[in-house]
Amino acid sequence: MIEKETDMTEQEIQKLIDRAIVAREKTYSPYSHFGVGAALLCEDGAIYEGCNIENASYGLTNCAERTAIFKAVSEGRTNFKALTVVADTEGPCAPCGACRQVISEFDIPQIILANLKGNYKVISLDELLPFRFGADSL
Ligand SMILES: O=c1ccn([C@H]2C[C@H](O)[C@@H](CO)O2)c(=O)[nH]1
Ligand SMILES: [Zn+2]
Repeated sequence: MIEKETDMTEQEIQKLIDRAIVAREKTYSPYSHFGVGAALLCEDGAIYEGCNIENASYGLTNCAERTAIFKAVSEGRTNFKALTVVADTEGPCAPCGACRQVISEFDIPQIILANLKGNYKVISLDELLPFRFGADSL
């Protein structure tokens, strides 16, 4: 399954998915045993990786997507081109609600949902989080 509506080439997409797969290897998920990886492509070409980081106090878990975004923002980057999320799921892995809100904050235009079997799907922010709450809602 490969579905896309994007200005990225197949090669660029695959590179980002590969980086997310590498990032997933760093997962700290001793409770769920569900590893997730993310890779965030900045406008300037830099790529930030992230994995999920769990905690014995489960609710403090940080998802892979937010790890990647927070790493990038903490280093001064706020303009992004695409974000990939990957896990060992049946179909392409979808970000949770909290991550969708954080992705929306930074207007990431293309979100690549992928799995380890080579399935991926590129979706827009509107598809990921319709009717979203943002700065213009305040
Ligand atoms: O968008 C998501 C959804 C879940 N997880 C992680 C959190 C937790 O460690 C594990 C199971 O929920 O997957 C992510 O990294 N990203
Ligand atoms: Zn999440």
